[in-house]
Amino acid sequence: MYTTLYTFKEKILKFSELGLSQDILDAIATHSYVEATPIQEKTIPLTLAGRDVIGQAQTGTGKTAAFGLPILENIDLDNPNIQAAIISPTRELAIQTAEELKKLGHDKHVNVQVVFGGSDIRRQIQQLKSHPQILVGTPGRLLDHIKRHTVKLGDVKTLVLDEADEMLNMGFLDDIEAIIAEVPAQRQTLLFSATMPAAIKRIGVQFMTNPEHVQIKAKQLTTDLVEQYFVRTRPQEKFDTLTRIFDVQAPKLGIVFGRTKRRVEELARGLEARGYHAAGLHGDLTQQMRSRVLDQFKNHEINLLVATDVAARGLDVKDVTHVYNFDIPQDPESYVHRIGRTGRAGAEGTSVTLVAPNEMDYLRAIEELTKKRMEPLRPATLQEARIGRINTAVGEVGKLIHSVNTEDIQHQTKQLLEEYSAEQLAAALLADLAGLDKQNAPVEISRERPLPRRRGGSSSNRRGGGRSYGDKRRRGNGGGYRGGRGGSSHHSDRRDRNDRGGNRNGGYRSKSSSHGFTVREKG
Ligand SMILES: Nc1ncnc2c1ncn2[C@@H]1O[C@H](COP(=O)(O)OP(=O)(O)OP(=O)(O)O)[C@@H](O)[C@H]1O
Repeated sequence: MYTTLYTFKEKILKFSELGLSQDILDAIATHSYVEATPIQEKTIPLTLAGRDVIGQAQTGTGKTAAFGLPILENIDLDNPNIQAAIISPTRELAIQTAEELKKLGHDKHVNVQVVFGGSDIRRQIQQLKSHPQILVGTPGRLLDHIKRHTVKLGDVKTLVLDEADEMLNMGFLDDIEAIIAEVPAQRQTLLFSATMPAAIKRIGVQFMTNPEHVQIKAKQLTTDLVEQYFVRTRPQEKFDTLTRIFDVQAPKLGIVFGRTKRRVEELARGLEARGYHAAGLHGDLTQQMRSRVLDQFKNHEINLLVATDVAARGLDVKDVTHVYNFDIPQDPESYVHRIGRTGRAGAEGTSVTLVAPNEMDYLRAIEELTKKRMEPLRPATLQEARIGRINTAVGEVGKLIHSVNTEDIQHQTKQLLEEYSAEQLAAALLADLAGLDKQNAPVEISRERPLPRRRGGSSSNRRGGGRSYGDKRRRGNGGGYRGGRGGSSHHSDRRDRNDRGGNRNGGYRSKSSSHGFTVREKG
């Protein structure tokens, strides 16, 4: 097997130079993509030529289209059978991938369908009767359909394991082997992920024929568009630490990762109690609920999504500004995927990881994998948090004034102005908008079992001090943004993860970047 490392300094090709046909190029154009990203540029010609490919590139760099476009290109419209199967680790990712392929295959009239657990199988069986040519699915449900003979994979030419390292992990391997047994041996196999540990790659290669490993080389494994911070904090202080950071950074759209489902539930409830717009996403919720929460997040009805690792891989929600690890992830790869929910398609992001003193070895293990040091961030004080809340409220006043119809309340308005000064009224409004009464609402978060000690490291007292919030070194707002207030799951959740459910100049290419995004301006 060849592994080819690409560093991107050279000119990136346009999609039209990659051997794609006009109807696929038209669909790409309506997506506002101008140039291929490096992973697309390097893997599309190989895949079109029928090669088996392992595609590895940073999160948010367009791996879905990298495997999706050549699949769409090779679909024979005269063949009504499933010609490509894409396996995703979570329901949400399966749905998202199917949506993207539907859009890209729209002009060619390719029939794309998705099957996933937790939703009515009879309805899926009905939909499958329309003869999809591409099927996206989570492993458990896909196997279920295979056993019921409602899905036949005998005509499959291309099999994709998206988030391949996750799919080849212990929790999924049996299902994957069972699915592969249904696919012709003469097939193309594609493995894509941002991370590919060597041991897992060895398993994957066994399912492939003479694969080419295309690795888009970057200085670091995590996307360089994300400013990464850590805060050292004692377990019992984590929740206060987190909410004070929110008050100072005021994330517009943030994802908070917790280690377990219980944790996620408690965090979501605790955040609501402190006045943020938050909701939880984990494998114990009904699929209907999961979809609703994700939709609320996408529509900005909530601005904090609290989730287990069910949301760590692949989810592409536009404009996520912040990722918070309430619990440091146990495996370093999980960190890469979690923080990769921000800093996508050329946008910038910020991540903050809370670390208990006895977890510092986990932090070091992450840094070893990512080849990037996280910056220490000092916990915000109560007073800084209070000021943060008020500043955010000041920003909301203008919006409120423009949205209120004052005509029928003029009389009462005048009465208030006779009774109180304008300053008093403004102060009351600000205190209310800032939810100052909720800032310290009592919240109990249960203690989780501490992570086992990592071998080969000491939890030394490293890198004290920390970036402070008054410090204007970055973006003029002390390690964060302003805006509204708004785990690795246990093994059982992993099954249920049967579920997976650019650059700094605003979306334009920077020559040395490994993202290589050029997006046509809209409007
Ligand atoms: N050539 C392109 N130009 C501009 N935007 C693109 C291009 N290709 C993909 N995108 C957009 O970039 C975003 C990220 O793409 P995608 O979700 O495929 O990333 P990924 O590499 O699979 O990430 P992850 O590792 O997190 O799964 C999507 O919104 C997608 O529409």
